[in-house]
Amino acid sequence: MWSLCRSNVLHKTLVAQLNTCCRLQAMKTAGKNLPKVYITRRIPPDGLKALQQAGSCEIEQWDSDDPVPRSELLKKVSGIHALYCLLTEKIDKEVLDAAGPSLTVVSTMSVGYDHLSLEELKNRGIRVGFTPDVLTEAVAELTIALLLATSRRLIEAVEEAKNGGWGTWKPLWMCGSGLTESTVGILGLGRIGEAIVNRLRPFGVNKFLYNDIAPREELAAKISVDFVSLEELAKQSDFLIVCCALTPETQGMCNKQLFSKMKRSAVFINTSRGAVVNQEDLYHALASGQIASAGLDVTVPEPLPTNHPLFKLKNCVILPHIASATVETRNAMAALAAHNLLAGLKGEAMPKELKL
Ligand SMILES: O=C(O)[C@H](O)CO
Repeated sequence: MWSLCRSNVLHKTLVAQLNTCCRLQAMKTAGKNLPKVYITRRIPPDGLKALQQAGSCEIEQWDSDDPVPRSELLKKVSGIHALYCLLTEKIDKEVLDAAGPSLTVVSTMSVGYDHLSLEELKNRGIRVGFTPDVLTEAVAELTIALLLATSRRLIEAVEEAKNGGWGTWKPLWMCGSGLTESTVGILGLGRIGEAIVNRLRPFGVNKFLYNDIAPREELAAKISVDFVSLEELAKQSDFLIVCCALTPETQGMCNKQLFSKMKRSAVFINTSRGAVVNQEDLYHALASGQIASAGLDVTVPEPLPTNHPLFKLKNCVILPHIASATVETRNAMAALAAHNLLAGLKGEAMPKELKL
C-alpha cells in the first residue's frame, strides 16, 4: 500500500489518491517510531499532502465526510501525540483524558475554537494551532452574499418566479432594502469585520459603526468605523452583522433586548457562531416584525432540524455553515492546520498558534 502511494506521488491526481490510500489504516514508515497523529475526518487534499510529505508522523484518519462518533474518537485518541480536529469535535477533559499524556498538540482546521476546552489544554501544556487569516476573504465574501440575499429577498423571489407567484411587474412587490446611504453595524471588529467593511464600502454605505469588547482604535481609524455601545449599534444599524468569536461574554448576546432596540426595517446577519444569538428571541423578532429579516450561516444546533420554526419564516435565510467553503480556502485551512501540527510536534513555532 505504501509503495503504491509513493508511486502516485508523481501523478497529478496525487492529492485525491492520498486521501483514498490513507484513510482506512494507520500508515507506518518501516523501522521508524514516529509520533502518532489522529485526523478526525476526511480533509481537503492539501492538508493530507502536507502531513504525508513531511514523512514525520504516523497518520490515522476517520474515513468519512461525517464526524467521527464520540466513542470512536475516545478510542482512537489513546496514545496519540497530535490531534487534527474540526469544529465539530468537542475536545474536552474526556477526550484529553482518553488521549493520555502523550498528546502534546491539538490542531483545529478552523478559526473558531469554542469547541476546545482551553483551560484543560492549557493545564496539560498542550499546544493549540488554529487557522485564522486564510479564511477571512471567503467568509467576508459569503457574508456579503448572505446580506444581499436577505435584504433583497433573493430566495423568496426565486421561489416566486419558479412557482407561479411572479404575475406581472408590480411596483410594491418583493421590495427589500438597499445598502446605499445606509448605516452598517459590525458586532466584533476583527479581521473578518474589517474585510466585510472593505467589501461593503463600494455599495455606498453612509456610516459604519462597531461594537466590541473594547474599542479597536487603530483598526477602526484605518477603515473609518466608529465605536458605539451595543445599544447604539442596535438602534442605528440598518444592517447589523455579527462576526465576533463565541466566548462566554458573547454567548446569547443577540437576544430580545437587542432585537427590541433595532429598527423594524433592520436586517440581521450572523456568520460567526449560532450560540451568539438567542434563536427563540430571534424567531419572535422576525415573526412579529420587530426586525425585517435575518440571514444566518450558523445556528444551534448544526444542522438545524428541517422542522425548526426559523425555516418556516420567509424573512429568514439560512445557510448550512458554508462561509469558508471555497475550494482554495478549505485547502488553505487544511494545509495550515497540518503545518501547525507538524511544527508543534517538532517543538517549533507554529505558523498560527493560539496563545493559551
Ligand atoms: O471557525 C471556522 O473556521 C469557520 O466557522 C469555518 O467556516
